[in-house]
Amino acid sequence: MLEIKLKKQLGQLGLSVDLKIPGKGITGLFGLSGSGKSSLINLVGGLIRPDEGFIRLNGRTLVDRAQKIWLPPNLRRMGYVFQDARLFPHYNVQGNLGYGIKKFQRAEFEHIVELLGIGHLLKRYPQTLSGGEKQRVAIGRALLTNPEMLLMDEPLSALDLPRKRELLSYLDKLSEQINIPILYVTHSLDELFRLAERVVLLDNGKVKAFDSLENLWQGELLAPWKTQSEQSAVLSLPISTQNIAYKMTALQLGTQPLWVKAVPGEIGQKVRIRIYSSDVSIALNIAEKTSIRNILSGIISEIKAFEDHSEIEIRIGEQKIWASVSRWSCEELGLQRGQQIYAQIKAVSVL
Ligand SMILES: Nc1ncnc2c1ncn2[C@@H]1O[C@H](COP(=O)(O)OP(=O)(O)OP(=O)(O)O)[C@@H](O)[C@H]1O
Repeated sequence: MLEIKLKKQLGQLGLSVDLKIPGKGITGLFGLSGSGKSSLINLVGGLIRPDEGFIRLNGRTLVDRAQKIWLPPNLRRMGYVFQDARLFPHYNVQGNLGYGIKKFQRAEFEHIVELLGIGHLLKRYPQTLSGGEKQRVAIGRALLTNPEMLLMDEPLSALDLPRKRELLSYLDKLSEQINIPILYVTHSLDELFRLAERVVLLDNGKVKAFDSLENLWQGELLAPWKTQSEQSAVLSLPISTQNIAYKMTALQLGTQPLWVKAVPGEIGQKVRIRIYSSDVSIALNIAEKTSIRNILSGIISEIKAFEDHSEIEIRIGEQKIWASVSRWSCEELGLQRGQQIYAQIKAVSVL
């Protein structure tokens, strides 16, 4: 666990944070530009000193102003990955990874090199690598310091979209295979959806929320980042059935199955999905012959009327999804709160 309780004045910004971050999975640090995300990660990494308070990692004090304890960055056992890879230009990849300089377990070195797909790059120099390749080397270098935690400050932001996607898939693998908690600063909701288990929402130096992404997405705090066309539900649902013949997976939504394209995984394993309101329509009766696989019974829990359409919140078990319905259809069907309806779900994206 990472315990942070500190204050730091940075120009006009008063950073004041009291957090206990679990020692596993990826925690996203999210917030507007200038809210203090990078400063917080720099305080954890030891690049800045707090004015008061302490930081402890797995019970080990990294800094404590009252007790006059200060561990410099190199003794904190934190792996750091910045926006730019910051590799040494005069070393090849192998040298940048510290090979031949530090002592590694050979198996560990090979595992990390394989995980990040950089085996074929070992003899190359940084100036011959793409941005994504450089970042993979930087991540490898951080992991090979045997850290207790990985700090990543917008590691994808300097990359173009194809490289972002490529690196994201490596980060996915990393979080599954390497048992090191990651504190991940990002501006991007897409990255949060894809990677973060939980999110610290920073606002003007203060923690406005610390919750699972699913809970945060359901509330109002992320409203400034949502556009109307992006009205969607983000759910984390357990796998209930694997249909191998049709390459489909059923997730448990309340007591009903929600079918998605095959997702590898054990029964009970949770899968994060996103359902856009524009992919959900409403019927009062269950259609007999339809190609739509997912028709789920639910109750209307809220109706938000806009000029030309309504966003209908539907409760299914404990979960909520949204349907976008034209005003005309809304009136014709006489939709109202508390009504039992059928949600016809045309598409589900697995995140
Ligand atoms: N050493 C400093 N002296 C004065 N002000 C500082 C100092 N370091 C940071 N700040 C200010 O603190 C605020 C928070 O900066 P920080 O880089 O932590 O924000 P951020 O949320 O990471 O922003 P971005 O998303 O733009 O990277 C900014 O307004 C910045 O100008």
